[in-house]
Amino acid sequence: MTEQITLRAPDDWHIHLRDGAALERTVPDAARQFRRAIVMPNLVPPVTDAESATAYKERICAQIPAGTPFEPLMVIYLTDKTDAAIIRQAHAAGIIAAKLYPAGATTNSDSGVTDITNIYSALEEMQTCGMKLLVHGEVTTSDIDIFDREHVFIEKTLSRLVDDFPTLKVVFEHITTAQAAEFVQGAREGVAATITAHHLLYNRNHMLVGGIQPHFYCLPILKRGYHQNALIEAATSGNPKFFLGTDSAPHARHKKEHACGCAGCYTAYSAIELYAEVFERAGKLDKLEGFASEFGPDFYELPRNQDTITLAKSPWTLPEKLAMGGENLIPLAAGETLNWQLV
Ligand SMILES: NC(=O)N[C@@H](CC(=O)O)C(=O)O
Ligand SMILES: [Zn+2]
Ligand SMILES: [Zn+2]
Repeated sequence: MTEQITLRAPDDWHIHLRDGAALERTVPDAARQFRRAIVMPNLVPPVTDAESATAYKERICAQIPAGTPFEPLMVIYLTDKTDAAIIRQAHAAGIIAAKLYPAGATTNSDSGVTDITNIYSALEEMQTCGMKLLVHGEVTTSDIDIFDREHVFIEKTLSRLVDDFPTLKVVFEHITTAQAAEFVQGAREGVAATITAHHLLYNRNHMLVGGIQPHFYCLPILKRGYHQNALIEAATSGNPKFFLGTDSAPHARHKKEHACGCAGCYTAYSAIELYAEVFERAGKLDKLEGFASEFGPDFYELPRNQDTITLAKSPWTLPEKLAMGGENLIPLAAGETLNWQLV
């Protein structure tokens, strides 16, 4: 008989669904395996308040396949102009978090925050009402090497932020370094991190040896194998401060395979199977359920899902390409064989 594992149904605590025709691709892919997903607000223009987040949620919900349980959890994008009133309205409208993009750090972050002290009144209000802060943790100054931007952000910004707002719940999103894993392990209660499948499966050699591989290009950028190993250790440790966030971020093929290619890996098509691969290789399949399905809702103070999913050890090959709004989209690990498949 085929080997199988059954888990409490998982959620994705960091995903990019985009907008318009892309939603026909991204929403069903996410809903295939996840019951809830935290939807990133870096649209053009960004989702900066309750009204735009509520309208965006409706556009997402219109693409949920009939009969599939899926709930998008909405987030607003912090700008230099976000004040306490915007936070209060967002909280009242059921927005569970706000996202800090340092201006210029990543895709569609031009409207992001130029100086963290500009949002101190917003952070104060978030701490009071219990809204979570999600952080793209990289410095952006040109003197800092791209491979060092995350760990310098911890020293320059994040450690002070978690001290200045001692009860604010903070998620250090898509961590990529040993320093970030160590920081979160040692941080106060209420500080957690998401980890992507691609940062667990790959390191910078996969992206740069034997020809440049644009489909591995994402931000924060893939680091050395040493950092990859530290992330695997953290994700499979059973420490509830680390949980699943795919950072699945679709960009059409022609925008990835370009002289100035976009950052982002599309993993939503097969995310849970990619994570299963990592946990199996580490000999820690028993730790997948906590990471994928329990620690996230516990952190967000939401109920754990009550239903289950089953993965079978039945090798299958990922498609070479997918369609997204009339364009081609290359899923991460396109054409590769995965051991585990969602039943
Ligand atoms: N991770 C990425 O490389 N890209 C994300 C933005 C982000 O999460 O930083 C995107 O929106 O494309
Ligand atoms: Zn990011
Ligand atoms: Zn992201």
